[in-house]
Amino acid sequence: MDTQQDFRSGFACFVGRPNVGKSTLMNALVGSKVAITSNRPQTTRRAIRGIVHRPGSQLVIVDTPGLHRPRTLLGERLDSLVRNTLTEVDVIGFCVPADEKTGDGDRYIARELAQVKNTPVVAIVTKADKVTPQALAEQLMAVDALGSWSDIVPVSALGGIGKTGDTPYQLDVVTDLLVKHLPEGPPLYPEGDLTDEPEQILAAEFIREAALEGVEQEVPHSIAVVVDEMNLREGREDLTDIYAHVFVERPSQKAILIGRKGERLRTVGTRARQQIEALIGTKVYLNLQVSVAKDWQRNPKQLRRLGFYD
Ligand SMILES: Nc1nc2c(ncn2[C@@H]2O[C@H](COP(=O)(O)OP(=O)(O)OP(=O)(O)O)[C@@H](O)[C@H]2O)c(=O)[nH]1
Repeated sequence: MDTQQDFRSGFACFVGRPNVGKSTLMNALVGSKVAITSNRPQTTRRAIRGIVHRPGSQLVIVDTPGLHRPRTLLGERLDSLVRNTLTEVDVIGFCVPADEKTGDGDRYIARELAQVKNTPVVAIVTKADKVTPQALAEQLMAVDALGSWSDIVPVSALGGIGKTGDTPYQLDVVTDLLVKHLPEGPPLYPEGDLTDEPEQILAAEFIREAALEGVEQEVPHSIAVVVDEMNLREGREDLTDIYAHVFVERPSQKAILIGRKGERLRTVGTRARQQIEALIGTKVYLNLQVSVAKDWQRNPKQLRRLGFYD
């Protein structure tokens, strides 16, 4: 058994282009759904922590949005969030997918990481299930050439090398390589905690994820969700009332979200409600309002209202 003395604890974050599998990997490492995954880029907007409990260590993972070049005010704020995170953690996981050639986006991030002097970086080649062993070996070399990493490791949240399935590949190895860089110290959170993200924020993320399902390219960046109220109904232990606003930027987007006779919004509500029920363990009554907040991405006041602070 490990004694308290050689217990390690600390923080890690994952960076990488949008859609490379950061959230999926974090969920797999933590073993429970705490971050949002989607096949659309840039769904993760907040730093969500997952906590990996091991006999001799505790790894707190801060999930960061995809690092990308700023375009709007929102983009700039995301990027400063990412940069602050990078200097505050004990180790960074740089994710590059096995099934896409390394390119400008990866090189841009590698250059950014080279400037973060005091934080070690483990390069993680994700989605190993999607390629052959030969292609994986080539990708490992390409990633090696991108910068100087303390380790390079292939992983898959969804299968073995070249084989998509249920059994993840090398999750423990990734945890070990990250834990190695944590300082010695007692656990930071009680055992059993998976995330310290308030349920209200997770509920908003679930609603946003459901609203994104099947919408056109331009809409994703224009959707924001705020949960106004989330309380157990009076006199009930088994029912939570949730009132939430979905903000879009244009009336046309509002129409798409609501759908014919409100059909689409009902589907969104049902899907989100099921996810939230699974998270909090009570039945949920979900009231969703769709509102237009014009150009909220470029408006500092709106951004603050939606939870994006300087
Ligand atoms: N086959 C396979 N697909 C994966 C794996 N990991 C993630 N994916 C898929 O890749 C897509 C993107 O995954 P996410 O985890 O949302 O990616 P992300 O990097 O967090 O994306 P952003 O939040 O946009 O930054 C989803 O459709 C996942 O199902 C993997 O190990 N194998």
